[in-house]
Amino acid sequence: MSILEVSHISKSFGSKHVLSDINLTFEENKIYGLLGRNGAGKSTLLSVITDRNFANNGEVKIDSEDVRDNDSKLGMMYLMSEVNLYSNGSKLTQIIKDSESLYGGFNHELADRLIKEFGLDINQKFGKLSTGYNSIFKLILALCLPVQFVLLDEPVLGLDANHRELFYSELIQSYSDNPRTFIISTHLIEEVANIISDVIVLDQGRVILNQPVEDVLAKNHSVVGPEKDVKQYTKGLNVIGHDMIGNIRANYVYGDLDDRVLPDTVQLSNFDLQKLFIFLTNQYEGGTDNEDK
Ligand SMILES: Nc1ncnc2c1ncn2[C@@H]1O[C@H](COP(=O)(O)OP(=O)(O)OP(=O)(O)O)[C@@H](O)[C@H]1O
Repeated sequence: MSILEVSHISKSFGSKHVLSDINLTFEENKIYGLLGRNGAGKSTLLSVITDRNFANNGEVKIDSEDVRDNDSKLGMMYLMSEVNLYSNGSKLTQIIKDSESLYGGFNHELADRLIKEFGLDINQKFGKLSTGYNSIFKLILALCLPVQFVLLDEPVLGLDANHRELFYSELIQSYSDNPRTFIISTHLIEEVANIISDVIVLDQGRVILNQPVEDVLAKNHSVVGPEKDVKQYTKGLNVIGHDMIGNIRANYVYGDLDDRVLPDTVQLSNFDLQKLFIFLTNQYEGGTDNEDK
């Protein structure tokens, strides 16, 4: 049972604070969605976790051991990202061989199937791959190397819709055949919403949400009805956004509803992860729709 712990990580580039006191625990066999707007610090965090980038403060540990310069712990993680670790002149078959010896194993059976399903020409050189196939090749490495922690930074970059669907279904299959921990950084929230078990939202270098998806969704309430009734019903609740269509108002509440009585004119339902993300990271100061306060 391995646990990855990120404690008090801060990172600046010059005077720009990119990560501020990040504390996260990644448990065994969970699939985490790492969400955040452009520039929120997701890639920087993943590169710090895998020791490709140095933090100014804090530490990253696997099973209580610092991962920095620690080959046995670093060998438990694979980061698939836009940054290319492989030289353009290397053949894909050679990269697989080198990775296999570096990580001490490779699931050739799965790789052969994925290569066929995605239509990847394995005899090419890395530098000749199109953007989509560059991602596909790195995804195959990520799924086939024997690591406990698979970190995917924008994994479906450049993949067409068919290949994205294929990837998500292969990810679920691979996870159920061989449960391990995945951290998936993505902007395609709707596409991963049914795959991830936990959601982490970074906003300007800080963690603003870190919860099981189930718990998050249970706290998302949309309250729809005549404006006056909706405002009255949601008074004092954590309203994080609203919409108006004519006289009908939707207030979006994040949090528990107390036992207040729901008027007949007002309807309650749940809203999705993407809408929550937009409200939490949008213009509402501190995630609260101040107009309703
Ligand atoms: N090597 C670097 N030197 C200077 N600034 C950097 C460097 N790497 C990242 N940054 C800055 O750090 C901030 C966070 O970047 P990062 O790539 O981690 O964000 P992100 O959440 O992954 O964004 P995106 O979703 O757009 O890929 C950005 O403002 C970026 O310009």
